[in-house]
Order: sequence, then structure tokens, then C-alpha cells
Amino acid sequence: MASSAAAGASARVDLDGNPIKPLTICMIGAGGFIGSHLCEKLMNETQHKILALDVYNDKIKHLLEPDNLPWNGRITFHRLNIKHDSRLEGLIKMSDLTINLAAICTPADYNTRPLDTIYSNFIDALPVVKYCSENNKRLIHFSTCEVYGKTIGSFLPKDSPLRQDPAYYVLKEDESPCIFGSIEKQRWSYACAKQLIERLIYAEGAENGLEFTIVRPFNWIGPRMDFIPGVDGPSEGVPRVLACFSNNLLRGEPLKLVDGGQSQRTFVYIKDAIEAVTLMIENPARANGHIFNVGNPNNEVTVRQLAEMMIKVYSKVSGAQPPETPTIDVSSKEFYGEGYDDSDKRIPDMTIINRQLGWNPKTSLWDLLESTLTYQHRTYAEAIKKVIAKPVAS
Ligand SMILES: NC(=O)c1ccc[n+]([C@@H]2O[C@H](COP(=O)([O-])OP(=O)(O)OC[C@H]3O[C@@H](n4cnc5c(N)ncnc54)[C@H](O)[C@@H]3O)[C@@H](O)[C@H]2O)c1
Ligand SMILES: O=c1ccn([C@@H]2O[C@H](COP(=O)(O)OP(=O)(O)O[C@H]3OC[C@@H](O)[C@H](O)[C@H]3O)[C@@H](O)[C@H]2O)c(=O)[nH]1
Repeated sequence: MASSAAAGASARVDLDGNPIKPLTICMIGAGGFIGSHLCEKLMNETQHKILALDVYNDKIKHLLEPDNLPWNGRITFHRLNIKHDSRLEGLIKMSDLTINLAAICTPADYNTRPLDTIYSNFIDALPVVKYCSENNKRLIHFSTCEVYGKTIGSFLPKDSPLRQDPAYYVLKEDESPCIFGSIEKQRWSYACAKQLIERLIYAEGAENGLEFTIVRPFNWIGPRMDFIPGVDGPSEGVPRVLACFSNNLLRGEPLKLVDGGQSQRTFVYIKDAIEAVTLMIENPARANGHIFNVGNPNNEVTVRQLAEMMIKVYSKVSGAQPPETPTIDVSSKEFYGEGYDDSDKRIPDMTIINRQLGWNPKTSLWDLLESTLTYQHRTYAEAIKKVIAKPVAS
């Protein structure tokens, strides 16, 4: 099996028909949701080597142990915090390419831990950019669709026909402005930090020749995203919406709709999105110097519609009856605290990624929820039963 995988991998060619040379990749934040899927794909389908850096490795343990895995030796884990670890520069120097995924990226933290959020997304990323620039190493940096903030259309009167015009809501890498709320709305601490690191990377490219690619993910979702509170994360923790709603479904509780669940999102399946990143890794001449939206414009729903669909899908995959009260409304102040604000709508323009890399997402929202909720049910249903059965300490 190992030899056929290796044979397949050695026959890989880039989009211009040239053979792909095996790379050494320094992947920072490799132990997270996106990192775990990227490591998995690169081990299964390519010959690249990964130096996997993170403070945790639970989500990639299956790739690191046992020793006789087919890719043995091609992935090594380095437990380190990039805030203060002198090994960082050496690991970047040993690699052909650095991919930076490390971040605090859960909205519940943006207004409650704004300093940690800004440090994590801006200050801690600075040495990574500097070491790449000084050592002439290529950088793929993970930014976010949140840099667009709110749409221009959201400022029009509710009944304006212009709200239906894509010019007022489709988000384009090279044209759309970044529109955030006031400083008191600390929700935007994350988006603003990500915007400034994007500008710095862009400037390093312009002034010092840094070879970079910036990725703006639009709500990538799938297995291993975040944590289930009280099972593999803090019981008071608030993960992103997929894990919040999964947790509610697993516990048979109503799903909480923040401010009525009117905000709109487009969701893309993690496995589709990872294909786009692999294309960036293996086609530097087409990816360098670009900022890419990576999302699925066809999978748009309001958060309320997402909740309704997840309830239906979960019933199908678990055989359980939907909760009697399927959803409840909750104010953002109650759910996230003071200083929360929201992006109204997020439709990625796909022109640049289509033109440069020929990438298109494939998986419908229903299908991606079906495979993800099947995973959530298999992974967590028994553990949740035990947590619920445990008597609460008095
Ligand atoms: N998942 C999405 O839809 C999405 C959307 C927009 C942007 N992004 C961006 O993509 C990147 C990865 O996101 P994710 O969803 O995989 O998040 P994640 O939280 O699952 O992964 C981030 C990883 O970085 C690690 N990390 C954080 N600080 C670190 C430090 N100081 N030293 C070492 N490791 C550190 C964490 O331990 C974690 O494993 C982030 O930059 C995020 O802002 C993700
Ligand atoms: O239980 C919940 C959780 C969340 N929500 C709502 O669901 C929507 C999506 O929430 P998410 O937690 O997935 O986070 P957002 O889409 O707002 O931001 C995310 O976008 C891109 C990334 O950079 C980050 O991972 C994160 O900031 C928001 O409108 C939020 O208010 C609920 O209605 N109920």
C-alpha cells in the first residue's frame, strides 16, 4: 500500500504539467482543525515532508503514531509556542515553505479576550513573516473572510433594491473595502489584526520581494472543528457555530440563534477547501503574490436555515427525534457579551482562484453536513451520554 501511494505521489504534476518536487513544509498550527486535514492530505497523497508545529497534537495523533505508518518519517511534531521559542527560525530555515495557521479564531474570544486576540493574530505572526522574508522562504499565511467585515449593502435602507445587486455584497479580494464597526465593538479586534498582518505581508512582498500567498477562508467546516464543550473542551467554552449546534443536537437541547439567526454565511466543506490549499502549495508560480478567497458561494444560508438543516440531518444520521423546541432566540449580549457585532453576509467572489488555480468547491451544504454530523454522532454521542448521566457536584 505504501509503495502504490508513493508511486501515485511521484507521478504528481503541477497545473502546467511540470513534475512536483517534494517539499519540506514548516506548518505552524498544524494541530488545529485546518492543519489536521492538510497534514492528512499531504501524507496520503504527496511526498512532501511536514514539520508540524503546535502546542497540541490531539487532532494529528493518528498521523504521528504508530511508527509503521506508510508516511513514517515524513511528518514530525514539534511542540512549541511561537510566542517564545527560539527553535522557530531554525525550523523555518530548514523548510522550503512555511504555512502559518496559528491563531485565536473563535468569535467568543474577540470581545472578551481582545488583547490575546490581537497578539495572537498580529504580534505573534510578525517573527514568522520576518524569518521568511530574511531567509527568502515562501510563506502561505492564513487570514480570514472577516477582513471584509460588513457589506456595503448593509448600510443601505432595508427596502433598497440595490441590496439585491451583487455589486453591493459580493466580496472581491482586489476591490472590496474592509468595513468594521467602532473600536467599542471589540468583535473586530480579530479582523483588524488579520488585516494589518495582511498589509505587512503585502508590503514585505512589494519592498523586500517576499514570496507570499494569503488565504481568506470563508467558513470552512467539517470533522474535528473546534471542540464539544464538557467533552473535549471547557464546559463553559463557546466554539464556532458548527460545534455549538452539534453540541446542542448531541444533548437534545434547542439550538441557540444569536439575534434571531438572521446573519448569512456560505459554508464550504473542509475537504474541498484543502484541495485549494494543496494547489497553492504545488503551484507557486500561480499562487505567489495573490490573496485568495476560498469558499463556496453556492452554499449560502441564514444561521436560522443552517440550524433547521442541521436538525433535519442529525435526525437522519442519529435516528433521534428532533428536540420539541428546536431553536431558541438569544441576544448577542447574553451569548457573547458586550462588544459583539457581526458580519451580515459573506459571498466570496471566485474569479481570482478560478483563474489562477482552476479551483471550484464541489460539496453541497446538505452533503457536507451529513458527513460531518455522522462523524460528530459517532465520535461524541456515547461520551455525551456519560457526561449527562454524571451527577452534578453540589
Ligand atoms: N476554519 C475556518 O473556517 C477559518 C475561517 C477563517 C480563517 N481561518 C484561519 O485559519 C487558521 C486556522 O484555523 P482553524 O480553523 O484550523 O483553527 P484552530 O484553532 O483549529 O487551529 C489553530 C491552531 O493554532 C495553534 N496555535 C495557536 N497559537 C499558537 C502558538 N502561539 N504557538 C503554536 N501554535 C499555536 C492552536 O493550538 C491550534 O491548534 C487561523 O489562522 C484562522 O484565523 C479559519
Ligand atoms: O450557537 C451559536 C453560535 C453562533 N451563532 C451565529 O452563527 C454565525 C456564525 O458564527 P461562527 O462562530 O461560525 O463565526 P463567524 O462566521 O461569525 O466568524 C468566523 O468566521 C471566519 C473565521 O475567521 C473565524 O473562524 C470566525 O471569526 C454568527 O452569526 C453567530 O452569531 C449562533 O447563532 N448560535
